[in-house]
Amino acid sequence: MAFPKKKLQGLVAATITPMTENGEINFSVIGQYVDYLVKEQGVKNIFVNGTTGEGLSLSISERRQVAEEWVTKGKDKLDQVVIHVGALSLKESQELAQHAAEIGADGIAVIAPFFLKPWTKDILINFLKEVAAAAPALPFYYYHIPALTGVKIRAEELLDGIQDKIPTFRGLKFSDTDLLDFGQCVDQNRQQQFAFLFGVDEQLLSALVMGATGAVGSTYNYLGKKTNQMLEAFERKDLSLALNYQFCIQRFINFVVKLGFGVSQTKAIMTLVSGIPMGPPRLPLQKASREFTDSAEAKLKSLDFLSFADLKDGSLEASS
Ligand SMILES: CC(=O)N[C@H](C=O)[C@@H](O)[C@H](O)[C@H](O)CO
Ligand SMILES: CC(=O)C(=O)O
Repeated sequence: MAFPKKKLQGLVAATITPMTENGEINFSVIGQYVDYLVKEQGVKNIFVNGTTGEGLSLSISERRQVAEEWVTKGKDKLDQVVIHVGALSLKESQELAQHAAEIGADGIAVIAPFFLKPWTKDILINFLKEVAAAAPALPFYYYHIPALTGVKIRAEELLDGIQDKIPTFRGLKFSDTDLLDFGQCVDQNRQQQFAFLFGVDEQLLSALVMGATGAVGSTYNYLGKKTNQMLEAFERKDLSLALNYQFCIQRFINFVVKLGFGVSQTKAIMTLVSGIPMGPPRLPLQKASREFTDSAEAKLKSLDFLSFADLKDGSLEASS
C-alpha cells in the first residue's frame, strides 16, 4: 500500500506561518492562503514549517497545529503537503514525523541537526533514518541547506546507497548553489525515481538543465505564476523564453537581496502581493522596515508582478 501518491513535482511553495501583531499564529487566514496559492499562483504543493515558515522558531505544539491546519484546509485542493519535521532533538523530530503521518500529510522532510552536528555521512544517515522510521508509510525527503545548518556533508555523498538505509527515502530538497553537487545527485541516481527539488529560486533554470524535477521555495508564494510560465517554456524547449522569465525573476530577487532579504521580508512581500496579512515574524527575526516594503512594492509594480497582467512573449525585455 505504501506510497499511493505520485512523485512530487513542479512548484512547491514553502509556506509562511501567518502571525498576529502580538506574535501568535494566525490560523484564521490559512484557508484563504490555500485558495490564493491554487487559484492565483497555480501552485498545488506546499512545504510547511520549513525555513520560510519559521518552523524552528515554533514550539512543538504549534508545529503540530500548523501542520494540521494546512492539511485540513488543503484537502481536495492541494496535491501534496510535505511537513518539515527537523529538530535538534531526535525525539521531537520523531514525534512530529509520527504526527504528520497521523494527520495524513503526503511526506516529511528533515534538515541536519545544526547545534550538536553530525560530522560524517554515516552519522547523519543514522539520525535521518531514526526520524524516517517514525513515519514508515510516508515519503521522506532530506532537506539540504548547508548555509543555515552548517552541516556541509555533500548531498551526492549522502545519497549514495541511501535507500538501503532509509527505505522511505524519495527525494532531496537542495538549497545550495553548488550545481556540481546537485548535478551529481541527479546523475548518480538515474535508476531511482527520486524527486530532485531545487531550493534557490533565482537559479532554478540552471537546476532544471541539471535535471531538477521540481522546486521548493519562498518566492513561489507570490511568483508562482511567473515561475510556472518559466517551467512551461522549459518543457517546450523554448530556452530563450525560459531565460527571459528567469531574468525577470532575478531582477526582483536581486533587487531585494541588495536591500537585505530573508523570512521577514518574505512575509512583508507576501502580504503586499496577496493581500492576506502574514503579520510580523517571531524573534529573533525583526519585522521588515517600511522602507523595504515601499521599495519592494515599487519594484513589483515596475516588473508587473503586482497586477498579474499576463506578459506576452517579448514584453519582458522592456520591464526592468
Ligand atoms: C535560505 C532560504 O530561505 N531559501 C529559500 C528556500 O530554500 C529560497 O526560496 C530563497 O528564499 C530564494 O531563493 C531567494 O533567495
Ligand atoms: C524555502 C524553503 O524551502 C523553506 O522555507 O524551507
